[in-house]
Formats: sequence, C-alpha cells, structure tokens
Amino acid sequence: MSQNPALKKALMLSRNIDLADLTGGIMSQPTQHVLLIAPVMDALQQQLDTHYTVHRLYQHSDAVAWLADNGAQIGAVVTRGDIGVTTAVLENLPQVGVIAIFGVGTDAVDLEYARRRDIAVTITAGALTDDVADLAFGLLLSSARQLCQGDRFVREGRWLKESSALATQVSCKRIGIFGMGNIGRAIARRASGFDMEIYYTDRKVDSSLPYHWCEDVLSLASNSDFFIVAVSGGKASYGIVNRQVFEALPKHALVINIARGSIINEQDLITALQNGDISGAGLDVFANEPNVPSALIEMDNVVLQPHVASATHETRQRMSNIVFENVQAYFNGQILPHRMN
Ligand SMILES: NC(=O)c1ccc[n+]([C@@H]2O[C@H](COP(=O)([O-])OP(=O)(O)OC[C@H]3O[C@@H](n4cnc5c(N)ncnc54)[C@H](O)[C@@H]3O)[C@@H](O)[C@H]2O)c1
Ligand SMILES: O=C(O)[C@H](O)COP(=O)(O)O
Repeated sequence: MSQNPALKKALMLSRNIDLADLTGGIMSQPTQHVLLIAPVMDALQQQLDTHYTVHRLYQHSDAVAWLADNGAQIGAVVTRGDIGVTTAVLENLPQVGVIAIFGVGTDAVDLEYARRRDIAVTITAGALTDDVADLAFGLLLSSARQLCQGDRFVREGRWLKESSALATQVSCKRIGIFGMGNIGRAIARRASGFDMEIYYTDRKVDSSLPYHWCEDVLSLASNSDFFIVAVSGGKASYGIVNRQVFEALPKHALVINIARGSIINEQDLITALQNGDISGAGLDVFANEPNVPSALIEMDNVVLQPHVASATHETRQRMSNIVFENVQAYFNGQILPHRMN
C-alpha cells in the first residue's frame, strides 16, 4: 500500500477498491470492463474500445441473461443523460464504481441508490452550457420572428403573390427563466444582450444575480412574455409546467423547453396551444422521444427540434473527452475530475 497521502486519497476515491485492502493487504484493482448502455459518439466508442473491453448492452437481445452471466466483471458504465441506467441493471453490476454520463441530466439515474452503493456519477457540466443556451435563444427567435414560416413562405413562392405576416419583437421584452442553473444563467446573459427584463425562479433566490426573483413558477409565468424551461428533470419537476402555468402566462407568451420533456405536461401544452392560452412554443425535448405528438407536428406556431441542443461538433467532442477522462481516472485509481455526487 502506498504511503503517499495524495495517492492514498485518490485510491480511496476510486470506489471499487476494498477499503480493507488499503491497510496493507493485497489491493483489488477495478475491472477494466466498460458497459455501454446506449450508443455514444463514434470517436468516444473507438477511444473506449482501444483502452478497455467494452460491452454494448443494447446489442444483446437478452440483456437480463447477459447481465446475469457477465455483470460481475463491469467496472464502469457509460451512458447518455437522456437514457441513464436503470437500478435493475446496476443491481447486476456488483463491481461497478462509476457511471460516466455523456450529458448533464441525471434524472435517468437513481442518485440515492448510487449514493448507497458509493457509485460515482460523472457529468459533462460546463461543456455544453453555451450550446444549449444558444439553441434556447434560437428557438425563441425562430418562434417570435417566425423564421420557419418565413422560410416556407419564400420556398413555396408565396412571396411573389402575397405579403407575409407580422411577427413578435424580442428585444426589450420580459423573459422568465425556470431553473437558474448553468444553462439558465447562460440564457440570462444572452437575454441581457437583447435588453430584456429578466425574471427567474429556482429552488432558492441567488441575491448576487441582478434579475427579478419570483417566488414560484406561477408568479414567473405571469411575468413572462417568453417562458424558458431550463430546470433539471426528475421527480421534483415532473409535469410541473401544467395547465395552471399556461393559464398564468399572458396569451401572447411563447414557451421554450430545452431541458426535459417530462417537465411539461405535454397534453396541457397542446390544449393551451389549441385554446390560444399561449401563442406558440419552441421545443427541443419531448415526453416520449423520439415520438412527437401529431398535434404538435400539425401546428404552424410550434418549432420542433430533435433533442439537439448540445449537438455541435465542438461540444460533442468536449463531452466525449470528459467522459473518457473520467473512465480513465477511475481505472487508474485517480480522483474523478467531473464527479457530481
Ligand atoms: N436539450 C438538451 O440536449 C439538453 C442539454 C443539456 C442539458 N439539458 C437539460 O437541462 C437541465 C439543466 O441543465 P444545467 O446544466 O443548467 O443544470 P444545473 O444543475 O446547473 O441547473 C438546474 C437548475 O434547476 C434547479 N432546479 C432543479 N429542480 C428544481 C425544482 N423542482 N424547482 C426549482 N428549481 C429546480 C436547480 O436548483 C438548478 O439551479 C439538465 O438537467 C438537463 O436535463 C438538456
Ligand atoms: O444527448 C443529450 O441528451 C444531450 O445532448 C445531453 O444530455 P443531457 O440532456 O442529459 O445533458
């Protein structure tokens, strides 16, 4: 056993090491097997394949049988934020010490279970913030200035025959941000550049922020010309943007969601759009991806994206690097650089 305190600490943070072994016995090494729950970027898969034995759970038709036979050798799980990993899978991985998420959402992982098992969870915080905030603003501008309608108007040759409709101004309006975390703050910074009046709500006020605090989501809604959902998903926010919120919004309001489909009650959103309780929506995420309700697809005042807020070459490469760094640190017995639990 090393007497170097830094190395000893790093080894203790590597959760697959039997602490009893740190007292001087034979030290057990984490197994060098990675379980991939869903496909990730090709470059990351190649990097993992080069260094470790990678098992692709999604390629096994009988995943339950495969896990029963092979789960004991897995040291690290790699997955996506929207897919996560089920507790039933983790129960078959007695040696697993890290879940490395390609993304920042942890709503598809039972963090309480991971804590009880002392399984580290790592995320790609910081790597995607700007891209997601950019897409939120892209959706806001597309919805308000009717960019998709204008594009269709030109392509369909209608400009030759008629005038296009007037749109809605963005600058100097009120933006309500639900969830003032990394992405919410990046959206607020962009909104400042548009001279917007910024309102927000979160679990608690941050008095260092120069924005208007709202006690709850309903009071935020009543102060929003543009209502942006940037809160984390999971049980606490499930369906929280519902009929009451749509009724509290002004009728001219636009709703943008770049966080998780589960946060909005999708049927209530469709009803609010059909009834004219709000004037439109810009959505990157949905309740049951990749299935999008036909009612939304048919509406001209809704802009739809296929969950691509972080999908740029630059950001996905940074996310890949972070996932690999964490897997590597884990198998090398080092402190995990992006651990969140
Ligand atoms: N569309 C995409 O591709 C994409 C990409 C990245 C992130 N996301 C989603 O965006 C979410 C936000 O990302 P982030 O990096 O800003 O995360 P973050 O952890 O920095 O911020 C989340 C904020 O939500 C707040 N919050 C959580 N639950 C709440 C509740 N019930 N009520 C009020 N506030 C609550 C937290 O206090 C925190 O400030 C992620 O959890 C993820 O699901 C989506
Ligand atoms: O692919 C995704 O789901 C996002 O780009 C990143 O994941 P997250 O939404 O969980 O951060």
